[in-house]
Parts: sequence; C-alpha cells; structure tokens
Amino acid sequence: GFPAADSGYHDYAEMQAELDKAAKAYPKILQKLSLGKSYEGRDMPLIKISDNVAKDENEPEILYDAHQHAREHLTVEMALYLVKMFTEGYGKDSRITRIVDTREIWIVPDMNPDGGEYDVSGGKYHSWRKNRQPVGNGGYKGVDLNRNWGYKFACCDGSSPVVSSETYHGPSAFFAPETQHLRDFVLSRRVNGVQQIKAGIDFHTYSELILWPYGYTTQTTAAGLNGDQQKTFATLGKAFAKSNGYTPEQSSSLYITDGSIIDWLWANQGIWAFTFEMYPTTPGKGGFYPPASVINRETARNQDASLTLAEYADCAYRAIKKEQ
Ligand SMILES: NS(=O)(=O)N[C@@H](Cc1ccccc1)C(=O)O
Ligand SMILES: [Ca+2]
Ligand SMILES: [Ca+2]
Ligand SMILES: [Zn+2]
Repeated sequence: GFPAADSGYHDYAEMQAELDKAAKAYPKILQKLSLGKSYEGRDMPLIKISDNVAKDENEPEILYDAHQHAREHLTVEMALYLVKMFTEGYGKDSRITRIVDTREIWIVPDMNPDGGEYDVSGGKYHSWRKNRQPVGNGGYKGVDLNRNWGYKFACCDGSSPVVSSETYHGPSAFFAPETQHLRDFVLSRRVNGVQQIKAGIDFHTYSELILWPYGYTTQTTAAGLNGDQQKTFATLGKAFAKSNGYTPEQSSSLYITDGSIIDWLWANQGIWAFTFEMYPTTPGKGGFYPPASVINRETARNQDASLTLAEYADCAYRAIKKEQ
C-alpha cells in the first residue's frame, strides 16, 4: 500500500472498491466489466459509460486508458476522476449529459496492476515502470507495456532489447498479457469491419505534454498518416493544450518510441489516439510521486480536453473544417 502520507492515492483494492461503488450507484449508465487478468492474475477492470449502457448502440466510442507504467499512479486517479465526472455530472451538467447520451465511453483505469502493487509494496516506492512478467533467463522481470504494441515493433531504436532495460520491448509484440488483453478488446470493437472506437487518450506522467503519433519516426507524415490527418492531430492537440496548459507536440519530437500504444491505435485501427503526460513538469515538483494533495487539481485539469475529445469522436476532421 501507499506510504501513509500519500494515502489519498488508490491502491489496487481501493481502485476496485471505488469502481464497484460506482457500478452499484449508477447501473443505468455504468457497467463494470473486465479485460481479463494481468500476468500475476489480477483482474483488469473495464468500465463502460453510456445511456442504455447494457445495449451496444450505434454511437461513437471513446477509449481512455491509464497506468501502463507502474510508478505513474496519478493516472489511475485521472481514470477514477473520469468515472466520477461522467457519473456525477450526468443529468446535472448539460455538456456531460449530451456526451454520455451520444457516445459509448470505455475507461481502463489500470493497465498494469501488478507493477503498481509492486511499486508501493512495503509502504515505500520502488520507482518501478514495467509489468512484473519474468523475462530472459537471469531472473529479471518486466516488459515496458508502452513498447510492446504491434505497430513498427522494435523497428527504430525507440525501445531496448535488453531484458533489464526500463524500455525493454519484450521478446515479441503483445508478449505481455496486459497489452494482449487491451488489443483483443479494441479488436472486438470492430463491427462489420468498422472500428467503433474513434478516439482515445493514454494517460502517463510526467512532463505535462500532449502527444500524437507517430512516435517511431520524426517525419510528420508517413505511411498511414497523411497531411490532413497530421493537421487534425496537431489542431486537436493544440486545442487540448489550450485547456490544460500542457505542451502539444508530436510524440517523436521528444524521443523516438517504437511499439507504443498510440502508434498502434492509429495505424492499425484508425483511432485518433493521444498520449497525455500529466503533472508535474519536473522532478523538483514531485516527479513520479507528487503529493496526494495535488490529485484533485491535476485530474480536474484534464476535464475539458477529455470532453472535447469525446465531442470530436463522430468526426475528428471537423477540427480542420474538413468534411470527410
Ligand atoms: N511516461 S513516460 O515518461 O514513460 N513517457 C511515455 C510516453 C512518451 C512517449 C514518447 C515521447 C514522450 C513520452 C513513454 O512511453 O516513454
Ligand atoms: Ca448509449
Ligand atoms: Ca456501439
Ligand atoms: Zn509512462
């Protein structure tokens, strides 16, 4: 569990309890499902929020995922904030109500439950990033989930082949059960060959950035990402940045990453996918372990961007005033 001073953060059991409570309180608009089990056997919750939530309706779908990296605990709080915002705002806030009525929202609050629990084990932080899967044959553990996706896997020196590395990509794409489960869920959202999930945000910490594909190349356009699409990503990214004060840029302008989730979501499934790096900007402001006192402010900071993404999900090109 978290160190006492940081008890405001939710550990795995507390996160699950929070989600169970929400499912009980809002059965008409929230369903608690499961992606499957992590390597060590922990359930990975999947939340669906929409009107007539038990029905698969013909409404644009949105995906918010959090906590691919174990020490990035603020992202679990971000996902719990989204659950709270959509449920408590429904029927009260007109913008939220319209989104819940016209979209199907998927939230994955914890992509890496094993890593997260390990990171806070013994009431102290271990600065752990990866999952807890044995790798190689020297007793090492951990695949970097955000290098294990299957688009341009290990293509471009944007990850490491060394099992002990923080950015170890694994022996193959989708080696980690955690990336397999989210991949399988996303693929299951293809109906008559059309991907129902139109847009998404992958939450990380820290640096306060809004990132869009590609991560594997510094080219602004490349196979599967043309000029209008680049313009749409940049326009939406800048609009999000205006609302939360983060810095918007193409993912690769910071460093090259291969096998990242947003490259796969976009190139393989055509999903308008962004990575948000949350608070703080620097290690001096808490790095991966900011005090629990910032949770409310730093999660609410992304309310407008999260809602705007959902509003554009029917046609992202509207952001550049293009029809189709
Ligand atoms: N959370 S993070 O510090 O690990 N950054 C993430 C996301 C990311 C990817 C590419 C450039 C900047 C940030 C990563 O997978 O490297
Ligand atoms: Ca619905
Ligand atoms: Ca649907
Ligand atoms: Zn991260």
